[in-house]
Amino acid sequence: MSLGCYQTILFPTKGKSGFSSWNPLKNSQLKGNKISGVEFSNFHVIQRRKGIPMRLKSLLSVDSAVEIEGKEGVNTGSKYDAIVIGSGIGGLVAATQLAVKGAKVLVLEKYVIPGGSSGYYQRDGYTFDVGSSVMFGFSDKGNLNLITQALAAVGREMEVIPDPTTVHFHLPNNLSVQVHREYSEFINELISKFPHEKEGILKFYGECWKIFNALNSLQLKSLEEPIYLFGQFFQKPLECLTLAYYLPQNAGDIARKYVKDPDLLSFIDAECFIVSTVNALRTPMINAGMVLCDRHFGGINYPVGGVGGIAKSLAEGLIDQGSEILYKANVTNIIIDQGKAVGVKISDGREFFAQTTISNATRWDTFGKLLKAENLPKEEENFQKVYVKAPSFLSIHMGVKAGVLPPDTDCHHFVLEDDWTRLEEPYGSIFLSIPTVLDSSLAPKGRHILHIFTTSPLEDWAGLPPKDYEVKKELIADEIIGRLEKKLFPGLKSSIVFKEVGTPKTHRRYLARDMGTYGPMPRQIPKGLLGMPFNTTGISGLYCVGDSCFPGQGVIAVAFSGVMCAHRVAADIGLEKKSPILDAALLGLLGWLRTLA
Ligand SMILES: NC(=O)c1ccc[n+]([C@@H]2O[C@H](COP(=O)([O-])OP(=O)(O)OC[C@H]3O[C@@H](n4cnc5c(N)ncnc54)[C@H](O)[C@@H]3O)[C@@H](O)[C@H]2O)c1
Ligand SMILES: CC(C)=CCC/C(C)=C/C=C/C(C)=C/C=C/C(C)=C/C=C/C=C(C)/C=C/C=C(C)/C=C/C=C(\C)CCC=C(C)C
Repeated sequence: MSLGCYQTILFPTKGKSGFSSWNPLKNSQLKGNKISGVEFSNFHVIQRRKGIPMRLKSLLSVDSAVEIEGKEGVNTGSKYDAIVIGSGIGGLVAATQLAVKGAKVLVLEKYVIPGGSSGYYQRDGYTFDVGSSVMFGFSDKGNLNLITQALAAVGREMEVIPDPTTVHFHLPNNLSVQVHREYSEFINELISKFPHEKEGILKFYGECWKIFNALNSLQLKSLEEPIYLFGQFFQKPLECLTLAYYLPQNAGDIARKYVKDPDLLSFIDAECFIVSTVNALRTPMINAGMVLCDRHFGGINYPVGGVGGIAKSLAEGLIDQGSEILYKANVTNIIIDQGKAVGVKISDGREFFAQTTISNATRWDTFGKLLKAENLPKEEENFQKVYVKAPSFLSIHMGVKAGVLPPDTDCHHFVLEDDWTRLEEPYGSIFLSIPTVLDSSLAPKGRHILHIFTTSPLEDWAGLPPKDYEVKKELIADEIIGRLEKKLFPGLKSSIVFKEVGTPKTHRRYLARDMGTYGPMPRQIPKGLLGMPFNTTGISGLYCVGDSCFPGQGVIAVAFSGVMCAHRVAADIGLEKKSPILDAALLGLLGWLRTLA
């Protein structure tokens, strides 16, 4: 890029009135490495295209001043309304929602493509999903189809393939349950396995529907924005009170009100474990209600071409809206000035500035790495008391000869063979997705993709010499594949034509998640969703989005967090209505409620 078409402007890093009122300096003010007597190190060095207003074109910082121009006394303000750190689905939804509201957004992504855990990679003719292939929120009805809505907001639509079975459970005591798309088929199958618990089953899943119907009736926006929240209470009082009632409750307690059979309670644990990595007693009832019903209401739908297409489409839509995304941009610091987040610094030294900064990195990474430890607000201390990092996972992506799968094999499987107590143990439960059952274009002809994963802590992989690390990878992968061969697909091992194993170290590296964590999980029994922080943080101008925000893990959950975040940020930068008095009251109340968790 030629520097000739850019002008360089220096902004003081410290100023009385905050960044938005800082002035560019004139060339004549530059003397050696000093500007009007102030060392360079005290200035942000920013480049912009000549002749283009600051708010409309990309700002690039450079290492040294080449030319200094700019109208003295002009209030140029920050270039961007928001910088988003990371392009996971949480970050992209926040970015696109803000962009369609008229904000100028810059997304900075460490990796070479967007998506994070919902990204993809291609090898030998296979397109692999990095993370989950179980897609909620992709239907064409209701208010909870948040992925469909996020894409539509930026003029995108993806063709999807309805999945007839959300998941096929293979559990101890030879309990096999298929979660059919049709609710009545699923419930009848479950009742046929536990006829003595018919009433309990209907009551537990009935409560889930109460929550789902309440959620599905609301227009989902930021619960931290009082004008919207009170408006919803006014329009849908019963639904809001229902949600408020369930907010501090967990699925396991409600299941125990109706169900006594220990195997059925363990089945409900497995249902919850899939979406929260913890058992039902530690899974918020609102989240359980959401996923245990949406799979029947909107259904699980797989995007043609793979999950990675969602992030790609959102990123394209973002650019269509006049916003920007920069890859290989590893944010190393959030820049704080006078207690306010004003921008970020990336690993090559460039700095970018905006009115607001939104971090899609986990809260542990945001407050442990991107900010100095001394900046840890009280609110984050509370979060870290209530939530810990869930373990990471071991993933195996395989290409297999198609003949090894029996006809009518389901797309998603959950395997826990003999012992319920191993549900939450590392390597205890196995998740398996075979997306080529739905979309054969993801693999070469005559082949299927098997995407296998199981929880695994980083500690198991740390400090191993490279050779031992490779040997361990092969050993553990072989054991997991052996279990699937025994339980589901005889001859599996000899049908493998491609195999790649990822460990917690792989996930830490490529997803930039502390310890490669799968997401937050409650340290003890939580009070439902009460302790989960929303998007604002204790630092003015800094917001978080993604799975360490309300409502937690899950692609649709982080999409909701993106919608909420964009609404709150838009209100704070004047793109949506806001009432400072009500804001102070509600944010104070929510902060206090979280301390009760
Ligand atoms: N991990 C999995 O395999 C998996 C599987 C299924 C579903 N999911 C779901 O996806 C959800 C995660 O979505 P999300 O949006 O919260 O986050 P994410 O982890 O998917 O995405 C975060 C993005 O931010 C980027 N990033 C992080 N730190 C950065 C930095 N300092 N500079 C620049 N970029 C940086 C990462 O590269 C990544 O692209 C999880 O809750 C999980 O439920 C994950
Ligand atoms: C404030 C006050 C006081 C009150 C208020 C009240 C109210 C109004 C409230 C409201 C609320 C709301 C709106 C809420 C919401 C929520 C939501 C939306 C939620 C969601 C959730 C979701 C989720 C959780 C999801 C998840 C998912 C997942 C995780 C998935 C996963 C998957 C996988 C892992 C795969 C599997 C695989 C195999 C099996 C193979």
